[in-house]
Amino acid sequence: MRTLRIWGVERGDLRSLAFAALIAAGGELAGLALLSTAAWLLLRAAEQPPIAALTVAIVAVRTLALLRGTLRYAERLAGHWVVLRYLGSLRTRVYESLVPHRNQAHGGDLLARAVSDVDAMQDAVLRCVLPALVAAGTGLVTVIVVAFASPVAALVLAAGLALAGIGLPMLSARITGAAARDRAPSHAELAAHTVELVRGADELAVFGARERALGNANRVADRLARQDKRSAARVSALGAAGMVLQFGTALAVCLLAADLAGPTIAALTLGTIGVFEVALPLTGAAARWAEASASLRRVHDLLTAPAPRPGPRQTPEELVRVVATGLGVRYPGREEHALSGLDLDLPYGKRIALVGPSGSGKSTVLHALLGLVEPSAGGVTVNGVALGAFAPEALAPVISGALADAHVFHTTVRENLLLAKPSATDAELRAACATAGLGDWPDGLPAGLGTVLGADGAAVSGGQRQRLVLARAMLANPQVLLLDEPVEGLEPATGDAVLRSVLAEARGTVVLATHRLAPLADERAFDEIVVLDNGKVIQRGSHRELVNVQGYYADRWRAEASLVSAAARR
Ligand SMILES: Nc1ncnc2c1ncn2[C@@H]1O[C@H](COP(=O)(O)OP(=O)(O)OP(=O)(O)O)[C@@H](O)[C@H]1O
Repeated sequence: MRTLRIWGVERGDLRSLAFAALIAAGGELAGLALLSTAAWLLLRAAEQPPIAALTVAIVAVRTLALLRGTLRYAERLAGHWVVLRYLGSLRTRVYESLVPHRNQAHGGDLLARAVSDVDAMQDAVLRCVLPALVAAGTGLVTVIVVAFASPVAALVLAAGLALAGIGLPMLSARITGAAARDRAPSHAELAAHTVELVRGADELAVFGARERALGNANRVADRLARQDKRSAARVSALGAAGMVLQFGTALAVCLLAADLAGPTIAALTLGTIGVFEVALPLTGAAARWAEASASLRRVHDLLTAPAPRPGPRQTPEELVRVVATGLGVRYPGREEHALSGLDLDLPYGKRIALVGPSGSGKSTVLHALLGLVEPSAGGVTVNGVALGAFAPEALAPVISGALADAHVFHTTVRENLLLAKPSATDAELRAACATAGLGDWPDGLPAGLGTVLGADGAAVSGGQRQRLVLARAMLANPQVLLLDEPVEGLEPATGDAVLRSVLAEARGTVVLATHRLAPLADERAFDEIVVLDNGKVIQRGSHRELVNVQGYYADRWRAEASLVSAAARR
């Protein structure tokens, strides 16, 4: 009962499914009766009895032929009606349970997978559950009818049907399940190769590596084809075993009923062959069920995932203090922690810079402060309330910023900016662009702010795209502004000037992840500099404190200063 509740199956759905199965079983039984009666009629007619002895059978054949067609049509209607009605309500429940995951980095993938998982359920009910119910009903009635003519033949028929309808499908499910598990890594590998071939087509062509990449993808595709062929051969062998079972049982029934009249033997034998036609497709249905079971498990997990605690929906009114305590992050599939044991205290207005070599965890800190990655240890609080307890829309005006991989939408410059502040006037949009170092760039575009950017901002340069993301962050004007290398790629002097104007416009707390140290030399600009390496804090303090202590920061500062003076000498 609990399982049915989880799946949202109502009593009405079960009744409709049973009704559809009943109609379908009726259709199959009508087909079997037609086959047997026709066989009986042919053989009896060969004995040339008076026509009156055949009248009932003749009428029965006509009636059964009509009944079979009508019931099959009704079964299609009833089966699809119940499944589509049930899936309608299931879809709503699945999408509702997806809502809390909408902020996940791969939320789009999650949605796409949920859509195909729910579709797989339709297949599972129509092509697995319904045929199994129909086969069980048809088999049972046939065995009972045969038992009236010959109880021993009925026993043999029951045993044959159990093997064909239960034994073979179980074997088939086991073979397909094992094959799907074996194939999963190859599937993932092929998908990764395909994505690289498509997304990296230009680079592969430029470096002459296309043939090699194609070869790698083809090797995986061949391996996958071999695995598919192996499991298909095994399932086909089961199909062949089913046919041997079908004709073996029919022969046994024929021999066991040998002392009955010829037409009855023919009716029983053909009926036996016919009822196997209902049971044998279950071998294929079980294989389908095994393939769909991963989808069913995922939908089940989604439906049973604990609902997130209802957090404050209101944006904190007062000025916020963000605190990270013992913050650790480990990405799925990674052994080592991307971040560990980070403590940050960010009262409103504090400005800190995160510095460190590439891969040291700077972006991970920003993602964790935005709640985009799940901490593996410790956590982040906003005014003492866990970050995860807030509804995302409540936090948006409080903490946001410009991330390195921020998306630029395939729409106009205006729409891209209005995302941050829907009520902004064109003058505000232009001001944000100017602060982000774009100057009067929008006015120089073919249609000004109305110019449509390509997919993921393909129609603008990388630097312009980055500054557009920065302008969007400035327009949002959050209490806590997170900036990930906001001016990387700009000529250093211009970049420093843009950063200065961004810091001057920012109203509250700022967390800046940066490689460039020159802007940090201004002691008034940053209260603290945190140096990360391998996800751990290795130094923290003001610029003056850090340059005087041996270590990454002092070394980098000297290297940067010598580059600057060399450039000045030139
Ligand atoms: N989505 C992810 N999945 C798995 N590992 C990740 C993911 N994002 C980052 N990492 C790993 O986490 C570590 C920290 O990465 P992060 O991007 O935070 O470093 P970073 O200091 O910002 O680097 P950079 O200066 O190059 O941007 C790296 O080892 C990186 O490979």
